[in-house]
Order: sequence, then structure tokens, then C-alpha cells
Amino acid sequence: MLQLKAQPLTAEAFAPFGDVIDSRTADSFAINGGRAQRYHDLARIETLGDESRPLISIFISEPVDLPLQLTYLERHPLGSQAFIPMHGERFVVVVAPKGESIDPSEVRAFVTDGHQGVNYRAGMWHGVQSVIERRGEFVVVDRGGPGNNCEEYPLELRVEVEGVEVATPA
Ligand SMILES: NC(=O)N[C@@H](O)C(=O)O
Ligand code: NI
Repeated sequence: MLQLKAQPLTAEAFAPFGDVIDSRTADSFAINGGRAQRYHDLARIETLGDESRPLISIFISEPVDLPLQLTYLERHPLGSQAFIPMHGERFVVVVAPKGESIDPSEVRAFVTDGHQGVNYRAGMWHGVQSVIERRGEFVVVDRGGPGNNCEEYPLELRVEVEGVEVATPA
């Protein structure tokens, strides 16, 4: 079993896998007469294939137990997938580079700080949404349309997250 320790998520470390969505590290410009700031174009949405279109959904997810145990990673070959927490929820992000197989030495694990969302590039291997500490509500932006857009790769993973309260049952 592959054992990993989640590292704090940064845009630089996550850059090979996608975008970190965070107003604190993004440029912005004034709109609405100066009453609001627009943090513009924070992630690249990919929707591939005929009749594809972007979807906006909401996930309400129970927290995972820690250490996080995964038995596979998945990918969406036809589109990107973004997760944006609605109430400051933290989550574990496990990723591996695109390809027809996964080299265990290239798997990376991160933990978000509650302000951050992520956007996985199309075809990027990742663990399923894994909110920690409490039930989470996320805006999800990904791809709809024909074709199989979810493939799994079996991989036994155990991810430790330091300094996290144990989730209390809902
Ligand atoms: N199944 C689904 O919509 N979600 C997964 O793709 C995930 O990454 O959590
Ligand atoms: Ni996914």
C-alpha cells in the first residue's frame, strides 16, 4: 500500500495537475462602481467532445475518516473538474499525472486550508472528493455530455493528514 502524508496545498505545487482557486492569491479588478472586486478567470474549464457542455452542481459530502484510505484514483478524460468549498471546508486532494497508468512515485497528496478550491485538468488522475472534519458543501464545475467521462485505476493508498480534528459523526 502506498503511504503518503498530505502537504499544504499551494498553487505552485499543484500547477502540474490544475488550478488552485483562491481569491487571496489572485489578481482582481474593481467592478460595480468600486463596490466589488472581480477575481477573474481563476481556472481553465475544459469540455471536450461533441455536444459537451459545462455543468454546475453541488456536492454535499460527509467527512472521510482519517487516515484516508483509497483503493483507486479516477480521471475524467473529457473534461476538467473543479471543487469550490461553500463554507470554508477543508479537503484532501490526491493527484497523479495524466497517462494510461500511474507511477506510485508520482502520486501527490495535499490538504486545503478552507479558502482554496481546486480545478483538475482533463485526464488528471485524482482521488474522489474527500472533505475532512465536517460535512461539506461544494460547488462542482465539470463536463456534461455523451461518452464515458469517468475511468478508474486501482491503487491502494493511505494518506495521513497532520493536525486535523477527528471528524465528529453527523
Ligand atoms: N462522481 C463524481 O461526480 N465525483 C468524482 O468525479 C469526484 O472527483 O469526486
Ligand atoms: Ni472526479
